[in-house]
Amino acid sequence: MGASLTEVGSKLAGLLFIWGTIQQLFPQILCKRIESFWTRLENYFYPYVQITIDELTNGKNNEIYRHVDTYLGTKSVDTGAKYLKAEKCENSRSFAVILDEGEEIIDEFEGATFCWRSHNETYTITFNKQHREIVMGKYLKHVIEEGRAIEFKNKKQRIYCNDSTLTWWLRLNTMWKHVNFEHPATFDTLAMDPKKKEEIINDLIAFTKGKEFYSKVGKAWKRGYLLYGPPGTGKSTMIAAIANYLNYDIYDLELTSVEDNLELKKLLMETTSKSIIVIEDIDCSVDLTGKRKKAKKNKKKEETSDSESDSDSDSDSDSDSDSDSEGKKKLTLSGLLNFIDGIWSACGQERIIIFTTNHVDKLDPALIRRGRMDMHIEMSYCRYEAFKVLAKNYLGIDTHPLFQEIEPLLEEVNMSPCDVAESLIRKNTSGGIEICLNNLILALKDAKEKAIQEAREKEKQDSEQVKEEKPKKSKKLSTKLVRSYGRFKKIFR
Ligand SMILES: Nc1ncnc2c1ncn2[C@@H]1O[C@H](COP(=O)(O)OP(=O)(O)OP(=O)(O)O)[C@@H](O)[C@H]1O
Ligand SMILES: [Mg+2]
Repeated sequence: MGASLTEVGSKLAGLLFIWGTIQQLFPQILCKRIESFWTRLENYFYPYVQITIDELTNGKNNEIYRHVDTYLGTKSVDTGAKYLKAEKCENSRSFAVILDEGEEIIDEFEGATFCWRSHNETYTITFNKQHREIVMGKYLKHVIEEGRAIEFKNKKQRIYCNDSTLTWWLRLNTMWKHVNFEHPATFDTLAMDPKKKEEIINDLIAFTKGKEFYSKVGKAWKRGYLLYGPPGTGKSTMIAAIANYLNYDIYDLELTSVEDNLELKKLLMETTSKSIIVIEDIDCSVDLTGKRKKAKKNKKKEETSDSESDSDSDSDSDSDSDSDSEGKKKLTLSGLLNFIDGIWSACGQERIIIFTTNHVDKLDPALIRRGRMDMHIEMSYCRYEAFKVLAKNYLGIDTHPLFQEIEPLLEEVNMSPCDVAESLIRKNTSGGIEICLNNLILALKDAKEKAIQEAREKEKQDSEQVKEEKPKKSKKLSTKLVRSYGRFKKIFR
C-alpha cells in the first residue's frame, strides 16, 4: 500500500512539473506571436516613426531644440500655420515667431513629407519609416544648419575688449567685456578704389565659403588682413564694414593691457567662431625686437622715474626677448606670432585677424608675412573714385559740374578721405551742395599750395646743407693736401 502511494505521488509530481513548464513556455510563445502579429498590423495601418526633441536635456537647454524652433518659425509662414507665438530673443535683432502649443506643420524635403508638432516644450517629428535614412542622414542636419544660419543672421553684433581693470574674480568668468556693435559703416559707404573694394569683398566671400577647402588643404580656417596707410584713410572704418558685411563679432585686442603670452592665449581661447580679432596700431603695441612696450598704465610711472625705466629697458634689451628664461612673465613677439598661427589659433573656426598700422615699414617682416597676414591692403589718400563715393554719401549726388575742377586737384593733392569728408559734412550748416564743393576746392588748393611751399623749403634746406658741406669738404681736402705736401717735403729733404 505504502509503495503504491509513493508511486502515485511521484507520478503526480511529474505531471505538475510538465504542467508548470507548459504554463511557463506557452504564454511567452503566444505573447511573442501576438506581439509580432501586432507589429505587422501596426506597420500596415501605421507605418510611421516619431522622433522627439525636448527643450531641456539633463536640465540644460537643448541646442537642437532652439535651432528647430527657429527653423519651424520661418517655415510656419510658407506652410500657413495658424497658431503662432512671437518671442523676443536675447541677443537677437528681431523677435522670433514660433509654433504655438499643439500646432502642426508639414515640411517637405527631397520628396519626403515630415510632420512637426509642438507639444509641452517638445517637438515631435513624424515621418514614414521608409524615409528614416533621409531624416538621419540629411534632413535633421539641414534643419539644424538652417536654424543656426537664421539665428546668426538675426543676432546682434557685439564688440569685445580685453579689460585689464576687471577684478580677478570677474576675470575667472570672462576676460572680455562687451557692448552691442552698431557701427553704420558698410562697403557701400567706404570710399576707396572700386576695384580694390571688389577684390576685398570677393576674398571675404571666398573665405566664408571655404570650410571644405581649408579642411582639404589642412589649414586652420582663418584669414589675416593687414590694413596700412596714413591716418584718416579708413582703416578702422574698413574693419566695421567687414564686420557688418559678415555679421561677425569684433574682439578689439588691446595688447598693452595683456600681461604675458599665457594671458594672450587665454584671451584667444575665449573668442568665438565667426569673429574678427583686431589689433589696431600694431606698431605702437609691440616692440619689433619682440619686446613688449610698457603698458599704458605704467606710462606715468616711467615718466616720473626715468632712471628706473632706463635700467628696465636695458634689462629688457639684454635679455633674450623671445624667451621667459629668467622666469619673467611677459608678452613677446613670438607669443604674438603663436597667437596668430600657432596650434592654439585653430581652437575656433572661421576667424579673421586684422592688424592696422600707419607705419608698415616699422613692422617685423615675420609678423606680416603671407600666411599670417594673407592680404596686405593699402588705405590711401582720397582720389577721384573714392571722392565720388563720399559725394554720394554726404551730398547725395553722383555728378556735378564742379567735379571737373575737383578731379585733377585730388590726383595732385594728398588729402585723406577723413579731411575730404570734413568739407562735405557741412552741407547743412554751410547752406548747400555747391558751397560744400567750393569749400572742398578751396581746401584742396590750400593743401596744394602748402605742399608746394613745403617742397620748396625742403629744396632750399637741402641746397643749403650741400653748400655747408662743400666748404667742409674743401677744407678737408686742403688739410689733406697740406699734410701730403709736408710728407712729400720730408721725403725729398
Ligand atoms: N575710406 C573712407 N571711406 C569713408 N569714410 C572714411 C574713409 N576714411 C576715413 N573716413 C571717415 O573719416 C573718419 C576717420 O576714419 P578712420 O578712423 O577709419 O581712419 P583710420 O585710417 O583708422 O585712421 P587712424 O590711422 O588715425 O586710426 C571716419 O569716421 C570716416 O567717417
Ligand atoms: Mg583707426
